[in-house]
Amino acid sequence: MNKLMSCMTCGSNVVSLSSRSIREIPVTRRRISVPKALRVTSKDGFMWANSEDGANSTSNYQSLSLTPNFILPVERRPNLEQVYNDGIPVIDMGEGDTCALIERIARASEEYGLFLITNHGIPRELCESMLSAVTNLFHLPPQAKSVLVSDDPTKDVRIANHYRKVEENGIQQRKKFSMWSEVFKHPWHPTDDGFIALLPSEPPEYRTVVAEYSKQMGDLMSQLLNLMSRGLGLDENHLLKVLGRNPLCRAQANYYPPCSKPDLTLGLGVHTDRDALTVVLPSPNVAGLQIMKDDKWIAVDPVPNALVINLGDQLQILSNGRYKSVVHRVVTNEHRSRVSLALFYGPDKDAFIGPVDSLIDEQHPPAYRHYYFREFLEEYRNQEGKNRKIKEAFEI
Ligand SMILES: O=C(O)CCC(=O)C(=O)O
Ligand SMILES: [Fe+2]
Repeated sequence: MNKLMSCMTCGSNVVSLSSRSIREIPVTRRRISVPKALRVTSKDGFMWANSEDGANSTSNYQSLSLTPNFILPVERRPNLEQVYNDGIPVIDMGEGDTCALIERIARASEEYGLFLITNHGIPRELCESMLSAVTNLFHLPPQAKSVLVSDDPTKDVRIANHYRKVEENGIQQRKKFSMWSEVFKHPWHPTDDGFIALLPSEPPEYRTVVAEYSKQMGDLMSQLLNLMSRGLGLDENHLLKVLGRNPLCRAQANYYPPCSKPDLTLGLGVHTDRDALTVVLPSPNVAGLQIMKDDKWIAVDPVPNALVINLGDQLQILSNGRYKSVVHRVVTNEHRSRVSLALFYGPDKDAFIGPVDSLIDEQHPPAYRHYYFREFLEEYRNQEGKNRKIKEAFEI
């Protein structure tokens, strides 16, 4: 079993792999490494995305300096000494007994809002190629990358840098803090590959790999949503039907460069996912994702060939609070970069969302009002840059 260890110097999380795990992933490790020649050209996107200060003057991701815009106020910094690393459910999807599988998924969705799945049917080679394409995208030469960099939230395909605006004691104006990551956002779709034409032609493999990955991920998400429906005592296709015929499908690739001071910043700030379901494909050997449970931060250790299943706000609302939309963050690593690809599956903009009737009774009154999903998106946009609390705006 992999072990999460704290780095002696800074307390950052480093995953130590057992000899068995190392033998299991040699191809992955080889394929996601990027030639040095590409690596040295790549910091500019990171710099442009944080161009307010423009203070990063070093020449690659490996040696980016932690300029003041990344240093979070003390109360927002991760306390890396107080992170636990046990209990995250790992569910074998190849489990023969469907009832047992439904039960396990329901329990993990209720208690954690996040679990790992193994034997999920997405070929290991496809996952490796996907992560490799993501890594290559973030290491594109500046000319190719610059056209993708944008802070315009209405652009569907772009490289950006997440930030938080924090009100400082007594100071009215909010100060902007950047996250130690770059993200590449684009649409995806399980059955209609029209989105592929919107994607950059570099790196050349990105389009073909993501087309295949999306198809297979669509099947997996349908399977998960069906099992989750049954776990709530609903018809198998209930959740998929409520989410609608034109689901909002967004992808976000994340790149977290090594960071000299992981205790001062975050790769991604504390958040819940806005949509219904997220499947994250993470780097196989670098920890970073952490979830909040019972007021404690728990590290989600990488497990070989596992995918991370993350329940979003819409599932919490539809299930009337029975399933949890997991609060999570990503911490940085002093020595290793990390990549991940999150595929989000959200409702049709016209879907009418609210607690399912059969989950409401005297003991469980409706916790949220009904809304059209486009209202939720509007609220999401209004809370841009803040510590988003969107579903709270729909609480009864
Ligand atoms: O990098 C990760 O493991 C998680 C990414 C994430 O939370 C997100 O993209 O919303
Ligand atoms: Fe997330």
